[in-house]
Amino acid sequence: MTSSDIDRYFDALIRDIPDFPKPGVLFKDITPLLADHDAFTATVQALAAAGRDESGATVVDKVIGMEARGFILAAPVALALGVGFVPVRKAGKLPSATYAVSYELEYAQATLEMHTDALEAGDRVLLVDDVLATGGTAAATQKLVGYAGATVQALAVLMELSFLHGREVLGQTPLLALRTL
Ligand SMILES: O=P(O)(O)OC[C@H]1O[C@H](OP(=O)(O)OP(=O)(O)O)[C@H](O)[C@@H]1O
Ligand SMILES: Nc1ncnc2[nH]cnc12
Repeated sequence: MTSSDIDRYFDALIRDIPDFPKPGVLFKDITPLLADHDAFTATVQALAAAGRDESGATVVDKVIGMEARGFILAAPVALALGVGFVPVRKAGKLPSATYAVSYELEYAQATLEMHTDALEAGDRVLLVDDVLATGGTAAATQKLVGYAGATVQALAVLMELSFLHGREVLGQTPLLALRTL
């Protein structure tokens, strides 16, 4: 699989929806890509590279997905890397004790939570999501990982909306963006 294959899939299968969920937002809809087995497989494999070293060995202990679209991508990435999956969820959804962080995103305000026993101190974690926009979601998740004494090894996303400067709130965390807009 080459980056031009990914480019072709993205060109054909990610669609722009104007004014969703609010006027002025150009929403990047990945549902056609998810519905295409070959494109979905190639995308998961490309994201999983962020959790491997040059020899192909897995260098993370867990993969985190951020609700909801992050779940769809992060769970198969975790399986591809041979490690477990941890959900970071919107407020009030996780049943056991949680850490919580509130944050702003391109079109809303929200709180994210993670179970306090989901990670072990010292764990190396790969974050996976579909879009990096303002970086609010990723930064809040980084804080949750820090509360658990674990470290974020990298963030892997399908798309970086660079005009929203999300990269700047990530600090030193390496970013793999399969496409930068
Ligand atoms: O960089 P940011 O400005 O934080 O934006 C990116 C986040 O926004 C979207 O999630 P959303 O909260 O819309 O939730 P959903 O996945 O449940 O649709 C997207 O899936 C990312 O998680
Ligand atoms: N423009 C956008 N399209 C899809 N998901 C998003 N998350 C934040 N901004 C987004």
